[in-house]
Amino acid sequence: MPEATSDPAPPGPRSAVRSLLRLWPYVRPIRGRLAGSAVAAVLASSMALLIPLVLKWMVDGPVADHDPSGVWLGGGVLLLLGLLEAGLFGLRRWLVARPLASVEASMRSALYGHLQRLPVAFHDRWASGQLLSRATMDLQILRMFLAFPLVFLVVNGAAIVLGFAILFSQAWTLGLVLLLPIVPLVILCSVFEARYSLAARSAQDQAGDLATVVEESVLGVRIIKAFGRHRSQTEAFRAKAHGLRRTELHKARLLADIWALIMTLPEVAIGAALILGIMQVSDGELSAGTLVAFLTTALALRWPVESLGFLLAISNESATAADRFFEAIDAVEADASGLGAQPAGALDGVRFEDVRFRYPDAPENTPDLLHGIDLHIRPGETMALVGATGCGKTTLTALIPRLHDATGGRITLDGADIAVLSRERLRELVAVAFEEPTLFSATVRENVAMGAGPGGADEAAVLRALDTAQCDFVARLPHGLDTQVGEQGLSLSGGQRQRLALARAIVGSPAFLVLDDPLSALDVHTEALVEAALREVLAETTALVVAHRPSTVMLADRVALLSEGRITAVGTHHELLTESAEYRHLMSGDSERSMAR
Ligand SMILES: Nc1ncnc2c1ncn2[C@@H]1O[C@H](COP(=O)(O)OP(=O)(O)OP(=O)(O)O)[C@@H](O)[C@H]1O
Repeated sequence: MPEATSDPAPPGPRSAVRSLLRLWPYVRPIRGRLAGSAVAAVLASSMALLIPLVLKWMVDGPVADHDPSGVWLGGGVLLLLGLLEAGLFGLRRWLVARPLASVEASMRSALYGHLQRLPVAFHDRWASGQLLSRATMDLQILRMFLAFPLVFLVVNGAAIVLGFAILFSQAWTLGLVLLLPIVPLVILCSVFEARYSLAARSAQDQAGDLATVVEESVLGVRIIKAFGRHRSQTEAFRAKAHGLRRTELHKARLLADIWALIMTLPEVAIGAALILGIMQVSDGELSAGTLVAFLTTALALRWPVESLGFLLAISNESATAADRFFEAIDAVEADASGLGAQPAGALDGVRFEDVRFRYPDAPENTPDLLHGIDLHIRPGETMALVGATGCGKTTLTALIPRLHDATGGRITLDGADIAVLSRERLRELVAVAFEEPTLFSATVRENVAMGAGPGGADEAAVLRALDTAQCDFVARLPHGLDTQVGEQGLSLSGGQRQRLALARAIVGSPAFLVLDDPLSALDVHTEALVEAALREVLAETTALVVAHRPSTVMLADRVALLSEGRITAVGTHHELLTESAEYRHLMSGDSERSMAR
């Protein structure tokens, strides 16, 4: 697997609010329900703030007047307020629970769809664990944020403003005492925010890296066991897990510090207000009922104030999750320019005209991997591509289906520049089979039929393709064509997987076929059988076949020799054997060994 980055946060100032505002397009469809849930929560909090006022009325009225019926009435009103508060909080949850699940699902679908459209170069750079953690963990954090902290930041903010208005209307001097800790709290919260967001970002990145290690260990379990690398792999995992643990502990410490301050300062202020209030009551400046109401309101405000630290922390984590989500979403999709263009209709085969290519991460001082490729594969012709290992054969074949985009020159299929063909059309025209075949967690039938594009292939076509690729082993599988293969299914041998991948490539009878050493894992007898059957298929298509062995070269009408980034010779196998010393060298036993992998 290529070295993949964990794509750290882009440099520059970051605003948590701006990051979260980017969620708006996804939240927009449920804005009504979200606003309704905020209103329900504000009303519920207001009920809690009304309770002290009823208490004040009870203490200064029926309790002071020894009026039991008034106390019963007050008790009834309190019960009603309590029930209303509970009912409104229930309504809030009901309003958002289901719609938020659909917001999460739509974001996940958007990310998945986007990842499918991103160029191979993107996937070369990004570790799969990072993408996995963005599509799962980060989106869960965002759903939680929309369900809870977002609404409660608004609701608790409103409750604090409303509560302080009530406190000031009761006793403004005591209200001022409670306001005193606000200034240091705001300063401390902004320091906390800056430090916590850094810690949250590195924890989420580390979780992605950890997922990558797990994924690689699971996929590469055979290699790990075969080379006895389980200890070093476990150590690598442990190091990453410890790193994540350290960051999570750092986050917990930051949270504990801010929480301690957020809880202590208001408590001290309430204590001071209580002492001052008692003095005012004893001086007759304040009624006992007002002091009870004041203190009950102040205590009712404890949760909205105390929750701020926790809400800020989740909001920060959510802003980081949004950043990570949009980093993937913002990656530029593969260029799909010229949508809808069709091949000119003239049968012209495949033409490479002064094609150049270099990988985006190639060192600056190195020449282009491919520079000035000129090659014409005639209609219906099979061209073998031969060259020393690492010279760029796979890269060159990957340019035809635009898995990579050429950095210069042009490639035409029957006269149409592939840069202006729509992706869909290109996929219809070109089929590929790679040396290292990937099968999906699906049945044999589905794996093969997917080669025929969205329309699929009928049973007869699948059977024909399996027959050509000599997949007689399929009949012996437990459920024949319906046997599950791939990661979740039955494991097949390398040669069996290669033959299924070949069947997938030819099932749609593509006009252009690109085969990257598709028979390398077969024994000589099976290879001969596949080649005999493949000749019939190749007779009807224009094909480029990467060949490492003379037997594969024999499938081709002509051979192109790739050397130092250029096509240095084209001709039949026998012509090249006579004309090209390099080709002779490559086809000789020595070179075959050097080419063998
Ligand atoms: N994704 C990538 N990013 C950067 N460099 C790459 C990438 N893939 C391949 N390369 C480099 O490009 C060069 C050509 O690789 P390529 O796989 O095309 O060679 P090849 O001729 O097919 O080799 P082989 O015969 O061994 O299959 C190699 O030096 C390789 O290291």
